[in-house]
Amino acid sequence: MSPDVSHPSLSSRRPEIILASIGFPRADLAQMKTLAIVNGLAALLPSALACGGDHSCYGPTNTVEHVRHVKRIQPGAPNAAYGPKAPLEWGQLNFLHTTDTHGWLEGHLKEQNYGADWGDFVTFSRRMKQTAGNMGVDLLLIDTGDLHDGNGLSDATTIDGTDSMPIFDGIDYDLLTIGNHELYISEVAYEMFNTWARKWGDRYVTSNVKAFNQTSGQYEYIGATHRYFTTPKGLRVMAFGVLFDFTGNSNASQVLKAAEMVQEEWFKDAVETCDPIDVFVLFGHNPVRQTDSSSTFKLVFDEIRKVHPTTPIQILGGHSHIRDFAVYDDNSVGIESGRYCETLGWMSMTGFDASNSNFRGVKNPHGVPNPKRPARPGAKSPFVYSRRYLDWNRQTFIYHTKQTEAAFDYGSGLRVSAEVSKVRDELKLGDVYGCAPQTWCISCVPFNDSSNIFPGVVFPAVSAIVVNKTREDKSRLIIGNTGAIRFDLHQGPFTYDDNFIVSPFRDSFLYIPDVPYDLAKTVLPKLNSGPIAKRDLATMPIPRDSCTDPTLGYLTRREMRQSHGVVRRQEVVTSGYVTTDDFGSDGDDTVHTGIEDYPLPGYFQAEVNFSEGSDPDVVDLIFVDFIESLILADLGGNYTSDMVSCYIDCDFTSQDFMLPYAKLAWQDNIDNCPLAQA
Ligand SMILES: Nc1ccn([C@@H]2O[C@H](COP(=O)(O)O)[C@@H](O)[C@H]2O)c(=O)n1
Repeated sequence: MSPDVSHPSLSSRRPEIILASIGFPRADLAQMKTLAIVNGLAALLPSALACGGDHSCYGPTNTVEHVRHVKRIQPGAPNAAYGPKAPLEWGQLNFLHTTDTHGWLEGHLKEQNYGADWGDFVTFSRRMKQTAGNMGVDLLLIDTGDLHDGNGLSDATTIDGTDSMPIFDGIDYDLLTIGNHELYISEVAYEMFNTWARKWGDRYVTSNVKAFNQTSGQYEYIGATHRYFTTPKGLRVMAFGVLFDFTGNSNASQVLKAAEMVQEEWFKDAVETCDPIDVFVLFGHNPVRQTDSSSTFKLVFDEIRKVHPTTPIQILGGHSHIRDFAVYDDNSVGIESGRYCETLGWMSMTGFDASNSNFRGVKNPHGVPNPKRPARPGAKSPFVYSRRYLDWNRQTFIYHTKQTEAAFDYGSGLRVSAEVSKVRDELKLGDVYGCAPQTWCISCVPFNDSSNIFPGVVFPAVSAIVVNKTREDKSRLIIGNTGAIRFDLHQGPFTYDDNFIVSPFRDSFLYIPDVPYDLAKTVLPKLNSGPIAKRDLATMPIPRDSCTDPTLGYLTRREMRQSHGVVRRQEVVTSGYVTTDDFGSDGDDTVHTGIEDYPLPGYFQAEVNFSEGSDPDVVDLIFVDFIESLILADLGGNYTSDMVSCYIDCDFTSQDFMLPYAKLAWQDNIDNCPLAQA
């Protein structure tokens, strides 16, 4: 049954919400109390709202008059307003790098500056390979994992990636490796093992990740342990693909810690091989910044250096979703290339000659600026480098291939763009369920600001939709990890795709009934004062001292980003990443104005059915299964997993609350829904 969105009380609340949008990003409504929003909306709910995880009761067929289809922007769409500042510096060995794409192969339909789709990238990468060939130099295409979780294209199918992986496969990568998001769900891990690893052969390098082979009954490497190959211009490359020490995987896989991996015989043999190596490529779903304590690159780097003191080691990383470039030593640098098809990383190097390599190409391609910086001032090394972070739009791609809009496309790219459109249509990702009256961001405003997505959207949404009808009158606390909310919600049509863009995970809502409130209210502060609650980061030490640092618990990777000067893109096309890295502040290919990036707590809590001025005696304590063990630990020994059950039904997950909320709260202007002003 559809929610009764014509409820008069709900309509009367609209002006507040609209006001907030006018004042974005810092409306006076910042003081609007979360509790008030939550209680207000909850009170308005018709009991019919508890759909119990049944998508059909929210389906567009119930509200045909409210559903229209958003056409894709690409190809041939209005493009980014600002373009690259200068041509790329091509060297003898060049890299194009993607990471943490998380299914965003359609590009960002609501942000022109990141509006290219995977088909545009297919054309771009092919043209760049041709350019490399024409110049007589090498170009390697590399991806460092996390292909799912964050977009409808990858997550709207029963098994993540069923429809997006064949599209992703349109790029002829030279090297690929695995991310943690390929390992949470067993079916996904098996797909990588049984389908994609076989297809990609020795180009898929998973040096420390194994999967359970259901036929042999053994854990076996998913891809190759390493890859030794020769580039078209003769460079002999040894490549390792190393995932950080991830512990949140299902039992379909095993992740060897880097410290164990370097003790493996195959690794020692590969490093100590008598075969000549001109350059190591150390790549992985692993941050390049050495001060990021989740990174294990330095450990592997040190092992290589014991045997090869000066051989270049080119590092390509990911996972922390930032633009970054780090110098490891005089002959080694590393790049990290952002996230979500916002960034394409570029790195180049020159310095190979007959004395130190088998390079048979052109030393300094004519007509283009060449890389000119040593790894660090005074470096004792023949190698010089460049790096650039390209914005993911057609203007960028057209500029760097010296094309025109009319001449740019290849048939191969257009076919992939058409496939993106076809899959979007089949999955109904463009179906509209509401009209978001403003933009709510994750971190461009403080956590308690009304334009922040948590108080602005997530708290009211879970309060309104995560409802067990048989217990709807009970007071309840709904606790979640902020890391589960993946992207800002942009003003404009709220599509089925946006459901996954905001909240992609299939984490079931669980609960413990009737927990004394005096105990239940201690859980959130405990969570937020402990190590950042991330299943995969359970072992990640936070690089701060909790005795001296009162912000501990509010420290996220975001703060680590800021600690080396990166400000994240959040909103309009002209603003965006402003990156400072080991080479300085000139890495962004398109110049942006920066955007604020406020810290987030690790966890959030919505309070529902609380009476004004008095605390309840007991509450239903509701949380997602992803954090069950942490909740039980914080409740103490009297609470065990047999007291936990599914709150609505076990199929009702984090993927299921945003869409019905959009239908409940955002029906105004649905047929004439304005996008955010660029
Ligand atoms: N089932 C899941 C899986 C992951 N998360 C959240 O995602 C974070 C990991 O994402 P990265 O892009 O940083 O690798 C993890 O720490 C959780 O916050 C989740 O909520 N549910």
